[in-house]
Order: sequence, then structure tokens, then C-alpha cells
Amino acid sequence: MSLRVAVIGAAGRMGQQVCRAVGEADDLELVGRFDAGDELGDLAGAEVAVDFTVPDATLGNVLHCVAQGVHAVVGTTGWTDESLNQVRAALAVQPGVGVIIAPNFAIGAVLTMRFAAQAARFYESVEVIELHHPDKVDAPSGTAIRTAQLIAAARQEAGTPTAPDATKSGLDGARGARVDGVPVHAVRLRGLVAHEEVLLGAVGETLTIRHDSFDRSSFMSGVLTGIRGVAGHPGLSVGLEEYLDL
Ligand SMILES: NC(=O)C1=CN([C@@H]2O[C@H](COP(=O)(O)OP(=O)(O)OC[C@H]3O[C@@H](n4cnc5c(N)ncnc54)[C@H](O)[C@@H]3O)[C@@H](O)[C@H]2O)C=CC1
Ligand SMILES: O=C(O)C1=N[C@H](C(=O)O)C[C@H](O)C1
Repeated sequence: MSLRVAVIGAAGRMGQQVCRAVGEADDLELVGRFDAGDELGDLAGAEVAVDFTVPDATLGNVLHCVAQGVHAVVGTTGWTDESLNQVRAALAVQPGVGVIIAPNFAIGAVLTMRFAAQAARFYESVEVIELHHPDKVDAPSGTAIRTAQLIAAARQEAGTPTAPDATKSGLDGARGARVDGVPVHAVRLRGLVAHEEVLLGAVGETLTIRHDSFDRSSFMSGVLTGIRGVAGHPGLSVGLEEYLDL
């Protein structure tokens, strides 16, 4: 018996790839494709819905899935503590339903976040640079925000002092955006897909952790892991790492 899957944002860059990957998987059946303006209804009878849409739409889509008793695998960015809590509240009255919201489904990006958090307490300085295609509508990337949050949490837990920075004057934006105190810089460049560098510095040495997605196929293995695993992970999971036994 195949697992019935619907894709929301099916006409988009990621949605098209997900439709193809689901269609090619022997154990999955693509039963619905939805995009802007479509009524989600019962999601064409899907057991799992995958959302790659836009930050403004994803919360409403996920709440709709949960209300329908449909598990959700979400790659769309733009999530906040408040919107995550809205999903948790919806799941509290649908206890069997699972939702995974992952800023990045590429294994290398998941590992980059983990390695960065492990390394963060050993270095005085840390900054994040994300580099993406220029059609991306949000900055900094969801992955960079999550990376910075994990770094900041690890440093706080270890009591690592604030990174040194003598800057007294400068142009707006020159030092990037601050995410939980960690500088995050965003580059938009034709030719790129999705890339991230974490730069760590201590006296006399630096460590650079870099991940490159050269093609959106890099996300598909993780998305399929999410689709196959979500029913076995009721409640809200943030990040693919919860499914990977990391
Ligand atoms: N978690 C991950 O591994 C990855 C996450 N992303 C994120 O996924 C999202 C989508 O990225 P792309 O596919 O590159 O964008 P895109 O702009 O190519 O596709 C978005 C699609 O969503 C549709 N859409 C907009 N509003 C909608 C609504 N209310 N209901 C249904 N469909 C709607 C659009 O018409 C479009 O077809 C972004 O937030 C991006 O940051 C992208 C790549 C990997
Ligand atoms: O928009 C993209 O392309 C990507 N979005 C995600 C993000 O914002 O982190 C994941 C990946 O970086 C590609």
C-alpha cells in the first residue's frame, strides 16, 4: 500500500522537484498538487502533505492540514516562536498528527548546524554567511537563522563571552543582521542555489564550516525521510535531526 502524498506549492521550484521525487518513489503516491489560489479541502485524500510555499502562507496551510488530520512536512521558511506555538496548540487537539518543520532538508546543512553548535563554545568569534539565488524572497535564510540560534544557545549554555567587535561607526548593514547576537550576512547572486558558511575564530586560527547545495535534488532525500517518518513522530518536530538519530 502506497502512502498518499499531496504537495502544496507544487508549481514552485521546490514543489516541482518534490512532485517528481514522490512520483518516482515506489512506496509513495502523489494524489494532489496545490498552488496559490487552490482550495486545499481534504487535500485530495492525502495522508501526508508537503508544504514549500511562502512565509505568509505556510502557517495557514499547516493549520489546515492539522485540522484535517493530515500529517505535514514543511520546508517553507519564516517560522517564529509565535507561529510554531500556534502549530503546537493545533496539534494538542489532534494528538495523532505529526508535523515536521525543517529549515533545510539537505543532510550537509543539518550537519553544518550540528557541527557549528558543537564548535561555537570553543571560539571567541563566530559569524554566519548565507549565499543564495537572487529569486529568494526572504533574508537571511531560514537555515542561517536556525544556525545562529543554535550557535547562540550553545554559547549561552557554555557561558562563552560575547564575540569581540570594536566597530564604532559604519554603514547600515555592514555588520550584517544580528540573530540572537550572532552576525548573519546574506548574499544574493545569480548562479548560486543555497550555500552557508560558518566562520569561527580564535587567537591564531579560524575554522570554516561550509555547505553547498548545487542543485535542489540535494533536498529530496531529506524530504522523503520526512514524508516516510512523519506519521511515526506525532506532535511538532523542528529540524530533520530529530528523524536522523543525530
Ligand atoms: N527546507 C528546505 O530544505 C528548503 C526550503 N526552501 C524554502 O521553501 C520555500 C519555497 O521555495 P521555492 O520553491 O524556491 O519558492 P517558489 O517561489 O519557487 O515556490 C513557491 C510556490 O508556492 C506557491 N504559493 C504561494 N502562496 C501559496 C499558497 N497560499 N498556497 C499554495 N501555494 C502557494 C507559489 O505560487 C509558488 O509556486 C521558501 O520558503 C524557501 O526558503 C527552499 C529550498 C529548500
Ligand atoms: O529559498 C531557498 O532556496 C532555500 N531556502 C531555505 C532557507 O531559507 O534556509 C533552505 C535553503 O537554504 C534553500
